[in-house]
This record gives sequence, C-alpha cells and structure tokens, in this order.
Amino acid sequence: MVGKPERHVAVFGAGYIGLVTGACLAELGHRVVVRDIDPDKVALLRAGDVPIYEPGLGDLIARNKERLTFTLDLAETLDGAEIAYVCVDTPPSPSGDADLSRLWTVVKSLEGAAHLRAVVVKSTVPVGTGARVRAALDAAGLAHVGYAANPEFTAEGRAVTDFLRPDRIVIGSADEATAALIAELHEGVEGPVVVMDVRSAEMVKLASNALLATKISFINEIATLCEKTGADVEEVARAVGLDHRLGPHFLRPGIGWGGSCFPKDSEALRQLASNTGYHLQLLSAVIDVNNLQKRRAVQKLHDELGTLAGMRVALLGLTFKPGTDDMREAPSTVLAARLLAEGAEVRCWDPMARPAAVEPWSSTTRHPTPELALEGADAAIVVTEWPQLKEVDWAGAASVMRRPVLYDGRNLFDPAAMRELGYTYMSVGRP
Ligand SMILES: NC(=O)C1=CN([C@@H]2O[C@H](COP(=O)(O)OP(=O)(O)OC[C@H]3O[C@@H](n4cnc5c(N)ncnc54)[C@H](O)[C@@H]3O)[C@@H](O)[C@H]2O)C=CC1
Ligand SMILES: O=C(O)[C@H]1O[C@H](OP(=O)(O)OP(=O)(O)OC[C@H]2O[C@@H](n3ccc(=O)[nH]c3=O)[C@H](O)[C@@H]2O)[C@H](O)[C@@H](O)[C@@H]1O
Repeated sequence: MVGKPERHVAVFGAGYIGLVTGACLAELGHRVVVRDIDPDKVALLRAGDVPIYEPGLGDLIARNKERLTFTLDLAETLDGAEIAYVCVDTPPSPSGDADLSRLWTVVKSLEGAAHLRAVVVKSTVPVGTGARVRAALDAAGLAHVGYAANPEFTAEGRAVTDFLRPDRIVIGSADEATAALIAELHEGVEGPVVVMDVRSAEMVKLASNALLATKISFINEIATLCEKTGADVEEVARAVGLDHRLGPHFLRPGIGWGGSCFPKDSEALRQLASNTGYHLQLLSAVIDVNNLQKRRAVQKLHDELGTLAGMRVALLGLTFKPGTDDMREAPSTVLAARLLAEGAEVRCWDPMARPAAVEPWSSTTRHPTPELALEGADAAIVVTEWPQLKEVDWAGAASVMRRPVLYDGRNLFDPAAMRELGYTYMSVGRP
C-alpha cells in the first residue's frame, strides 16, 4: 500500500484468531511471522495447508506467502519484530475464570526483546490483565515498550471479512504513541478506530459477547413462552427486530448458543464480577436459560416418545453453527450426552465436524449423509442449520425412519409442510 510503512509483526498463536490476524496484516502490507508451539500445525502451514476451515483464509495465506511465515522458533519470531501480537487461547480454568497460562508463557518469552515497540493482546482476557502485563514488562526491563489491548470481534466462518471490514477496531492503550502505531497498522481496514484506556477495551470485548448472548437467551425465553401461549416466535422476532433501537440481529431462536467464546466469555465475565464480590444477576440468568434450552430439546423427545431408552435418535449437525468445523461448546455435545444417558442410540451427521474420539462421541455412530443417519430413527433433532438439510428428501426420509418425529432446533422448516409429510414436527417457539 503506497506511502504506508511496512511493519514487522510477530504473532503468537496460529489458531483461528492468530492465523486470521497474521494473514490479514500481511494482506495489508506488513511482514508477519506467526509462531505456534504445535509442531503439526506449523508443519501443515509451512506445507501450504490451513489447519482450520475459514472462508478466504487459504487464499489470503497463499497470496501473501512472501510476507507471511510460520515457525516454532522464538528467536526467528522476534528477529526484527516491532510489534508482538498475543493471540493464544484463553480457555476456561476449573474455576470458570479465564486460564491465562499461555498468555503468561508468551509474555515471559518476550523478556529479552528490548527492540519491540509494542506488545498487543488480542486474546480475550479479564479486565485488569493489561495492567498485569504492563507490570510484567516493566519488571523485565521493557518499560519503553508500549502496551495495547486490541480485542477481536470476528465471528467464525466470516473472520477474514470481519477483520478487514469490522464494525470497529478497539484499541486500548495508556499512551498515544502506541495507540497511533496500532491504528496505523490497520490502515486499509474499512472500519472506525475507537481508542480508549486498556481496562475499558478489555471490558468492551466481554460486554459485547455478553450482550449478544443475552439477545439470544432473551428470544429463546420468549420462544418458550410462545409455546405456552400459542404465539409464533418467528413472527415476534421479525417484528421486534424492525424497531431500529433493537435491531434484527441475534434474535434467531434456537437450541442454544455455543462456540469457543460465548460460553467461556460469559462465564469468565460472571466470575470476574464474582471476584469483586458482585453477582451479575442478568448474565447468570442468560447462562441458565441457555443451559436449559439444550435440555428442553431432549425433554421434548422424551415426552413425545414416552421413553428414550432403546430409541434411535439422529443428530443432524454437530458444529455450534454452520460454516465452521469448530465443535467447541457445541450444543450437540450436551444433546448427545443426555440422549446416551437416557439409554438412546445416537446417530450423527455433519458435513465438517471432526469431533475427538472421546465421550460422548465415541459412543455414537457417524453417517456420511443425513438420510443415512435417519435410517431406522425414532426421532431426529436439527441441531445445526446446515444448508444441506434443506436439500434432504424429507418425504423419503419419513419412510426410512422408524417414527417420523422431528425436533427442529433451528426453525429451518415450515411446520405445516413437515406435518403434511407425516412428521410429528416440533420446533422452537412456533405452534
Ligand atoms: N475463535 C474466535 O472466533 C475468537 C477468539 N477470540 C479470542 O482469541 C483468542 C484465541 O482464540 P482462538 O484463535 O480461537 O484459539 P485457538 O485455540 O484456535 O488457537 C490458539 C493457538 O495458540 C497456540 N499457543 C498456545 N500457547 C502458545 C505459545 N506459548 N506460543 C505460541 N502459540 C501458542 C495454540 O497451540 C493454538 O494453536 C482467545 O482468547 C479467544 O477468546 C476472540 C474473538 C473471536
Ligand atoms: O468472541 C468470539 O469468539 C466471537 O463470538 C461470536 O462469534 P462466533 O462464536 O463465531 O459465532 P456467532 O455467529 O456469534 O454464533 C454464536 C452462537 O450463537 C448462536 N446464535 C447466533 C445468533 C442468533 O440469532 N441465534 C443463535 O442461536 C449460534 O448458533 C452459535 O451457537 C461473536 O459473534 C463474535 O463477535 C465474537 O468475536
């Protein structure tokens, strides 16, 4: 990009966020070295393969291979680097707080890197983490190195687009020069830059995910009430969303939210509050509603079939949403475990998921098409709204199922049409 300085960026973590960040920064004209500690991942990336499914990412990596390299080696990562981006995972710890051990490993590894101009944390972290990282850098003789929080708001399956055309770029920093450096790094990205203090930037990330989760739990709770009162939640959500103050997004009722972030970040925010002695009442209810939503699906099948013991149930879709292979905190895991615990046989279909061969998946069977998963089934649950499910010959499927009982956990189908085909059809919040 003409006139724009090329920066040398070291990215720690070659996961969803590190890879997208690295590839997009390279696309913007910067020189990027991505480091991971997983030798298989690095070997794959070096061979030109992409270890995750993310539309457009492979092309971006291939197109920028002159400026984008992958390594296991720390010295190679830091050699000449001006900015270190921390993109490692921050999973839940046994207490529900975010586990920051990987972040601390990276921060420790920067101790000799006096040539850095800035350390940037992109990983989602509890409010106050930046202050602790700042203190650690100061203690390591890196007081001259700037610090910034630059949380990420991309959604999986559209991460490249979200990165290059975000609603906003949030930069939290105590010093103007560092904020300006990180803003300049994003030149070419189409989105407003919002600069604030570090703690506020950390809170923006957690509050945004919590509010999105709140909208979904809210509409799911309204859906339950629609079932009890005969209203249709799809009509309700459509009209509620037309109010410009409320907006149509994240009002799709369903089987519950999952994924690598909503569950862990909402729990981490709840624990962050608990650690200050405050109980976040609203967020606690949001989490409870979500947990119940998955169990309600199993209960509905139980009520319909009388028992689940010995029943054959097909799970259609396993990933937490379509367009990704990510199984982290997918509602399907709870459904499979609950169904197995009730004595059901579980048959699965998903076009992309690769669940680990551990429970509950090791006790289920996997089938290459929805039709094969439905063979001999007493009931099926639409768990993920994969477009392929729209292509299924549902009339034919009804005849291969032992009983055509369908719980549509994503309101994919028209109730009247499915009942016409002979299905005992249940969905979320619709008569
Ligand atoms: N996945 C998503 O859509 C989003 C994730 N985030 C946040 O971004 C962070 C990263 O998330 P993901 O990319 O999904 O995680 P991930 O698990 O896909 O990737 C993390 C990577 O870091 C590597 N790693 C661990 N320790 C390391 C070290 N010391 N040095 C170098 N690499 C190391 C791991 O091997 C792994 O490849 C998390 O805090 C997450 O909450 C934020 C927004 C969206
Ligand atoms: O912090 C993160 O990791 C990211 O978490 C979410 O992104 P993601 O988890 O990829 O997926 P979403 O598209 O937000 O869906 C999350 C879950 O909510 C469910 N959902 C979403 C929208 C809706 O209306 N209804 C609904 O049930 C989805 O099925 C899915 O299980 C946020 O959308 C991102 O902004 C954020 O950066």
